[in-house]
Amino acid sequence: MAASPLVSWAAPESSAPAASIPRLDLRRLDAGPAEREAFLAELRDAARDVGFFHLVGHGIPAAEITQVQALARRFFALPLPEKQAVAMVRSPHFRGYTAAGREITRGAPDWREQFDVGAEREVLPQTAASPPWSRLQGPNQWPVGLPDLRVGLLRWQAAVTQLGIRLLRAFALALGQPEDVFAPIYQGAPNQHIKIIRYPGREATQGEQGVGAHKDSGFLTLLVQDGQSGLEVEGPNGWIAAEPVEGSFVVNIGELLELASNGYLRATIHRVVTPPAGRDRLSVAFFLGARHDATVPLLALPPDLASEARGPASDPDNPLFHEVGRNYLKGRLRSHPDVAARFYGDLAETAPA
Ligand SMILES: O=C(O)CCC(=O)C(=O)O
Ligand SMILES: [Fe+2]
Repeated sequence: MAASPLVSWAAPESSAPAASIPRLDLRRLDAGPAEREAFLAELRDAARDVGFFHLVGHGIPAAEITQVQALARRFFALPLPEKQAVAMVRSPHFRGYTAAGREITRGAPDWREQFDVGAEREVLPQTAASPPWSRLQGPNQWPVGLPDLRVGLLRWQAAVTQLGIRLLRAFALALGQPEDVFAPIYQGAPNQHIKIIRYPGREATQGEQGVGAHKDSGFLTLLVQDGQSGLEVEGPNGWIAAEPVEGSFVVNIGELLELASNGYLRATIHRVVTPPAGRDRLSVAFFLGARHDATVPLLALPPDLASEARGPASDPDNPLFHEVGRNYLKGRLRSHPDVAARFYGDLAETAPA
């Protein structure tokens, strides 16, 4: 079967196509050898069939989830000038606030406002020989009127990084690899990208694209959504709703795992549809990626898995790069043309088409 570049979902021949998002309980990973094996098999199937799952039993207390959601609400409730004072267009590191309609996916505006935070690291010295992705590293911007945000989001970043790495180690086992096979490409400086997001209701937007169809670029995304639906995942017969499950994370596979597994796992395409008039939707996304200076290895899969690997998707509109920094920067430049023009205008990638 010829793979179509945009409809990249393909079910393994042996199993029926999934029509809903599976639910996995992480406590089974530490519940003895038999439970562990069963969990790893389910993890592998969920990640391969649909590429998305609801994670429960993850160990992050409900109170911490509620707290980070409340903080995000407080940020979005700040007066617009306070949010504009930390606008992303001021940051070569793609950190800060983006107003609804300013971010672009598949050439169209996304009707969501958002605030992006990364790891707090020093700016890297720049020379003529520095790779462009080295400009991504640097400080965050923080609103002066909400000092709790810095404390709360950096604490959240540490907690979800730990959870993400635990899951990544489980994925390594599920792919027949040593548990720490990915450590050499994330240790020391994993890419830790938080995005708090508010999708205004239809009365306040000029369309229904909350965020357009896309793949995430990292290893894994761990996302908390509130009670408002809208997240949809590409399935074999159309879009599957990822309905909210209280206390859970929505987890999905990013391009790095697709590349490393030679397409055995797929970074599933997903989107968010704008909420109905009078409602809004809040989500807190965390994208766990590798170090910018790393190269994604091609894992030697066991023969039974290797025979089912489909190769990474070849979408001319979204080439996947094994060089981590290059792959990540690709997505950032495309989503934020204003930042691209201001700080990356010297790159061929940002030249007007
Ligand atoms: O808000 C959501 O539920 C999904 C967000 C998303 O897919 C993204 O920001 O990459
Ligand atoms: Fe996404």
